[in-house]
Amino acid sequence: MLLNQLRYIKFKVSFSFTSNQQRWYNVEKPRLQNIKPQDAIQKETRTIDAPASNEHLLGEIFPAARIVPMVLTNKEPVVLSFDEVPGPKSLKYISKVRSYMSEIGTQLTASILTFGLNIGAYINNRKPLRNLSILFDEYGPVVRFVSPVGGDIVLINHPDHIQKVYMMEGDCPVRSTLDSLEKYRTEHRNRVYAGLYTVHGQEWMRQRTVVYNPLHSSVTQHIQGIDDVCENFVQKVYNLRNNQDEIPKDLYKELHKWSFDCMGLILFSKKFTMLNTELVYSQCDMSWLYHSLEKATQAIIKCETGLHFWKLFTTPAWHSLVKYCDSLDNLIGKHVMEAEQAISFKTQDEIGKNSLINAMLMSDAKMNAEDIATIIMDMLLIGVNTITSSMSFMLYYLAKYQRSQKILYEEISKSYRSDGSIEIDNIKEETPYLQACIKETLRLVPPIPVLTRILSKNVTLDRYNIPRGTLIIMSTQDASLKENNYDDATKFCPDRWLKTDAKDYHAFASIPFGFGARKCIGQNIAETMLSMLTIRLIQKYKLEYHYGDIEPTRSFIAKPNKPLKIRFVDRI
Ligand code: HEM
Repeated sequence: MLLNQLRYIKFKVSFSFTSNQQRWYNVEKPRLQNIKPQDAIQKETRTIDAPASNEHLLGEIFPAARIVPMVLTNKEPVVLSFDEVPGPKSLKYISKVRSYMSEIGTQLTASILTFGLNIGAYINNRKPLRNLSILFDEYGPVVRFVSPVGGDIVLINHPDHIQKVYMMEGDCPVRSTLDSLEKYRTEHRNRVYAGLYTVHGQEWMRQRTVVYNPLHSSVTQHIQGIDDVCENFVQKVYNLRNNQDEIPKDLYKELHKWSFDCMGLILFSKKFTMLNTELVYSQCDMSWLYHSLEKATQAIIKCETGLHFWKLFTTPAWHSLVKYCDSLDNLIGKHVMEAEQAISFKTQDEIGKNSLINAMLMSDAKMNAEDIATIIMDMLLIGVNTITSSMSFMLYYLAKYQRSQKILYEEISKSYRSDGSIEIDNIKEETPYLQACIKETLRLVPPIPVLTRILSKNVTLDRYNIPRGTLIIMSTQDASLKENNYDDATKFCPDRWLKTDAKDYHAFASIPFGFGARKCIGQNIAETMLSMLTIRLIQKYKLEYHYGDIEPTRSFIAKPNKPLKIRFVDRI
């Protein structure tokens, strides 16, 4: 889909940029704004309206003409042309750009550009640069990549600019998708419409409308089941601990199984019990589903972050992606078709209305089994991996920051008994510190570190006119780790969210779930699951960590870069 969009972008060759001395970027601390995302809409209507009309005056100037900086009036800002946006000169820096690909990862979908740049890096054999922030340090908050073969990409990290892009995104925003998954669906499966994450336009709106309410009722419906899975995880930790109270097995993998079991209840209304299954290669559907999910995730990461040769011929990673996505598709499709058959034999009253799949099958939108299976597959792929990532980092930070863990333990002990059930209705009000810990974890390590949009209109960012059709990559992780936006930005400090001046943080400095019409559909699910497992673990164990610092990997969903050797010490 994105590629189709990009094909409309006019072919453009540009090898040069203005010198860095002409940079206009604004490095001052962003204006602290007393706004919440919802207030931002109103505020933005006031503040962005004026520049928007200037943009209109500038007209449809794509491709932008090379113009001299234009002074509109004495007071109005100078608007510079797109050609003035600083960035690496394409040929000179071609290998540097390649090295950013693993960080920008899957979001960069201009395939020709990607391929060209990959070749450049391969030939030059340059070492990858550390991260995107180097680019911003070098060029400022608006950085443009010019491909020798066309297709423009602009990187931003300033909360004001991120806010501006979100505010003008319209009713059906378009993000860049996962090329490999999109190719798999359109070419291999002959699907016209991809899943919720990758589809666009009216079809996206239809899918989102159908899935939204049933998804949220499904969480409420299965809350007791989710609590049971959390208890099961706590017990498994108890059984697996060694003499040092650590899990000799891979803790990340155990968390992954926990997340899979919870999502099994929410998406399929089924008890998957993967936590109790050691042999994942056994012939039952559930363990194949789990195994395929793991393998498909690995294959997608490989295809998206490595050289994109799979676009030309069958590489081992592409082979694996097709094999395991086929397996996921078939197994999920089987569940959906069983539900469809069951419905046809039942009366309206007998049909379980609380199952997500049933609700989608019976919706007025008349979704077919194939569409539903694709939506479920997207939610499984994104949901299980993002939640596992966040839970891993949350445990790591709590184990490392003992003071925060102590405050959290006191809060939990006041509200919940270890032998009682967890009422989720008021969970957010009763556990403000826990919610602050979740927020802080997601600020430090947003599982999806960059977000993307394809501009539907021209926009002015930091005095540069950016034309519609440009792929904007918003490095939200970079924004949330900037000292300009948060004091002691790299420290885990949940208290910051509870201080009276917390409302002064820029509403777009940390947006782990995105914003607007295409905001994450699973935020409530994620916060509920993270809260419930943390409550159960902290009630029973004191967490400790005695090894080197753990960082997130730079793949399309961040993971810990080292084994999670957390100690689970019994509370007396
Ligand atoms: C900590 C956990 C999670 C994080 C941090 C997260 C983050 C995100 C982000 C950043 C986006 C893109 C938003 C944008 O482009 O503005 C997104 C989209 C999405 N997420 Fe999540 N997510 C999480 C959990 C989940 C779960 C549990 C599910 C499944 C129920 C899920 C399903 C989706 C879907 C389907 C989309 C695409 C929505 C659309 O395009 O309309 N996510 N998520």
